[in-house]
Amino acid sequence: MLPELDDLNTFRDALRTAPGPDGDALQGAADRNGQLTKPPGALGRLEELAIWYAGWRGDAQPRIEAPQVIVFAGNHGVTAQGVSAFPPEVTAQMVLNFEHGGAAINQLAKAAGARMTVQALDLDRPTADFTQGPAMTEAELLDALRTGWRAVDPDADLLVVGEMGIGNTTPAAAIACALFGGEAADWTGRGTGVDDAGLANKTRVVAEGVALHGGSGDGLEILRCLGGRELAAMAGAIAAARVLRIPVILDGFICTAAAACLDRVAPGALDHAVAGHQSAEGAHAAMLGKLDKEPLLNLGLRLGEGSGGALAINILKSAVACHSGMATFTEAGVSEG
Ligand SMILES: O=C(O)c1ccc[n+]([C@@H]2O[C@H](COP(=O)([O-])O)[C@@H](O)[C@H]2O)c1
Ligand SMILES: Cc1cc2nc[nH]c2cc1C
Repeated sequence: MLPELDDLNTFRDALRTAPGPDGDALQGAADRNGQLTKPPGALGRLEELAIWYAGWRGDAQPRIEAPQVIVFAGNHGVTAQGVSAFPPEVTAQMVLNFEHGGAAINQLAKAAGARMTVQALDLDRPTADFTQGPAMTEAELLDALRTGWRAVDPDADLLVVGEMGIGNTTPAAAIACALFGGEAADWTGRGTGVDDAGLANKTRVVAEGVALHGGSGDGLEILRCLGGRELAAMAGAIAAARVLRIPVILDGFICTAAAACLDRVAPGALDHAVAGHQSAEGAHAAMLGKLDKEPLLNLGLRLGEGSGGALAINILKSAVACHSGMATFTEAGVSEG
């Protein structure tokens, strides 16, 4: 059961007291894995994934039947600084495209057998430009966290969260820099495709935001000051999934930055999440490294929308199908080595 999110401390407490995986299911799944008709370890990382999934679902022989994909959309005041190759109106235009089934994520979610929904967050009220002040008030952050928190279907058995938000690789880079240190240039990339001058300007913007707000060590304060509504909604959904013991597949650069704020609030808060892919946005690999997450795919995607996460649903489904559907040596009458 999900508690109501009355305030930010309720959210922090929910994350800090959320349950871990089920020890019996983990042990049962590991035992079953050892009896399946294959040489030990021959399914590589699929074996570890299936056992991880079984632990979080509390079932040594689980199935994936109800994956959910949620795309959150938000607009960013920092786009006034010329940080994106595209104009901010594209966010709302793409939301319509998602609703009409015309975006990449519609096709990828369908191919993965997942139910997909889109939630736009106050698109006509962009966040404040973080070089001038905090991107969001506490009330705005709480509202956005709640939108994500409530969007998770308690009956889902796997969650992918994605985003749409022109300009949002800038907040994502600023969050990474504030959380993990280093220079703004280490975390700033081309996003939708800014040119060299655009990249230099974007790096300056990230550096200014981190200089103004980066001092707080608190994950939610960094998310509030440097983030955006769709990032906060993704964080809220990932946290809700943790409480509901629904495993999560992370998407790209922006999704991972939002998730990283949760790990700062409660180390281990992302233990129920795997990295779906490594984005072509340059600093994604370093961010995944900081979170100790090995991506499942590396296909050069830099789309967002949950696309890399949705693609990885098929990998996880396949891992679980093998684990739960294969015969044991005894059942199949195959001689063990
Ligand atoms: O997921 C990623 O790794 C990713 C990398 C680069 C761009 N994006 C998408 O592109 C938009 C942000 O790019 P930008 O250049 O406007 O900051 C936003 O809608 C994201 O979904 C997404
Ligand atoms: C067209 C377009 C589609 C997107 N999907 C996610 N981010 C995007 C950015 C643009 C510009």
